Amino acid sequence: MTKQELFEQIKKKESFLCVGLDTDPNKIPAHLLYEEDPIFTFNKEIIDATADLCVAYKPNTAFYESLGIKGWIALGKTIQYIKTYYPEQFIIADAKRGDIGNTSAMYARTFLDDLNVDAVTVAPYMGEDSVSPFLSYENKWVILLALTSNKGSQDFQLFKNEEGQHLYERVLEKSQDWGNDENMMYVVGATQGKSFEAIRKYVPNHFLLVPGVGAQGGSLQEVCKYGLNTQCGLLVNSSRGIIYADNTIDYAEGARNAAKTLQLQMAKELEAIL
Ligand SMILES: O=C(O)c1cc(=O)[nH]c(=O)n1[C@@H]1O[C@H](COP(=O)(O)O)[C@@H](O)[C@H]1O
Repeated sequence: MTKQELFEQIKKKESFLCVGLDTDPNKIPAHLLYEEDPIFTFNKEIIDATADLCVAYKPNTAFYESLGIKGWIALGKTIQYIKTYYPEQFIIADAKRGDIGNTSAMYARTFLDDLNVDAVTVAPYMGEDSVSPFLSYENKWVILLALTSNKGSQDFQLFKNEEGQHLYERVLEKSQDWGNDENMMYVVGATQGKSFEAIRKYVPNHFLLVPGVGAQGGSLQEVCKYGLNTQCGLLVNSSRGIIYADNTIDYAEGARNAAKTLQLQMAKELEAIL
């Protein structure tokens, strides 16, 4: 999917919501455990209940890989379901990969060719040759970790060099030699508030994937205040806050209501740029 196509979806749906499919067998309603593939059944219901309110889905691969072969099958079926019934959706494999070049090439093939998602999250730590194999696929995206939502983001990402530049700012600057705003996005946690102002100085036109609203306490209003650009430039993710909003038999309706609440707030924020 191109950047323009993504923006068209955002305008059409008045939403820049990404629903995180972090599906944990210990958290899904108990009656689903009798199904042949509980994870896929759960995801399917969540997707059907939210697809008109969001523009992206982000399965975090850890939740699937932890279940072995069954998990990979559920992930593959989930991606295929979205591609068949909701082809306008942007699909992100949140895998946080990155290794020496020939190994990264295999990870890239796994996600961008075999599973055929639109984007994969990649760690920048090993540098250019670990990231560039992911950039060799047309109309696919690398989403590079920049300033993450967790407490540990302070350990390395906020380290300053002699010129006073943070490590995450160096990532934003240097990685623009490798990709551009048509094939690269950056992860910035919703919990990072005012830092979006500094980030937009480096990447005024790029899309940012912003996890951390909902369960992690980030503020959508603050993210929008400092992060919105003329083509929106934000994909805001919520996983637990949506998919586990209700853990009864009515879980899909609960997810829809939680997604709707965020979509309505997003529609209001978009008035500033549309
Ligand atoms: O790359 C990510 O998506 C990510 C980066 C980050 O800085 N923080 C972060 O929470 N995430 C992911 O975003 C999702 C957040 O989930 P919730 O906190 O349940 O909304 C999880 O899949 C995390 O792994």
